[in-house]
Amino acid sequence: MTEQIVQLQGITKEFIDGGVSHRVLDRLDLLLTQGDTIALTGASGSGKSTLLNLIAGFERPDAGSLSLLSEITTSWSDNLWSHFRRVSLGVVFQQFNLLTPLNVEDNIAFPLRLNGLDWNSWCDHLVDSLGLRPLLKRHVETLSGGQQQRVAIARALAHKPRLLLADEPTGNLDQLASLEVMKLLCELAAEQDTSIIMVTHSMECAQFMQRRWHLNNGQIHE
Ligand SMILES: Nc1ncnc2c1ncn2[C@@H]1O[C@H](COP(=O)(O)OP(=O)(O)OP(=O)(O)O)[C@@H](O)[C@H]1O
Repeated sequence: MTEQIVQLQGITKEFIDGGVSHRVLDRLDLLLTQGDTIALTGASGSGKSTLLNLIAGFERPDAGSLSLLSEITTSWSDNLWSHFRRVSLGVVFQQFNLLTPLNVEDNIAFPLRLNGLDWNSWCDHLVDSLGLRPLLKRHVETLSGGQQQRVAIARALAHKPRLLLADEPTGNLDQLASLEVMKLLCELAAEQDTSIIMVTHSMECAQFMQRRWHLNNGQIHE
């Protein structure tokens, strides 16, 4: 049976700005099942990052219910949210957000250590597929943007998460590096049936995903 990875029902999120309430997500419904890959588009300020932050548990909805891996999260404690993020979630950011005191190998091993896991054949496969083998002992701040984003992808997938959230993962890369990063990201995620929600402003990058969600006026249009 295909598993439900993310389900939002009637999700509303408002922020107070200058004493005025501003509704960013408006009774939003959506369903993401195992292996689904989504390009999330929408104008600046339409709520894309807010949606990712809700799914990662960094924001709480004002109304509605959010289920992750078929469990309703409404009563999850901070510990359960941390467990979900550590075990089931991988994240890739525009700014790479690598651990700069560490080398490439230690960055990739970081989520494994958090989960009490050792380096394994999947990590070797990630490293080889992403062309990182010659760079393993290099400090990440000495790498190019494209190389750093490939490390970020390996780190995000090392613990075989069920869901990958990517916020403009190619926003800092030139066109050639963007396309290469997108291709590798999709291929490697597909190998573990990892679902992806990727925020992008690039139609070229959106083409790599199976589905499109466009966020407008607090609603998703597919
Ligand atoms: N913590 C917050 N407090 C107040 N307002 C917020 C907060 N977070 C987001 N907002 C507001 O919510 C709206 C949506 O912001 P969000 O960052 O989700 O948009 P976005 O679609 O990701 O934009 P961009 O493409 O520019 O990154 C914006 O008007 C923003 O100012």
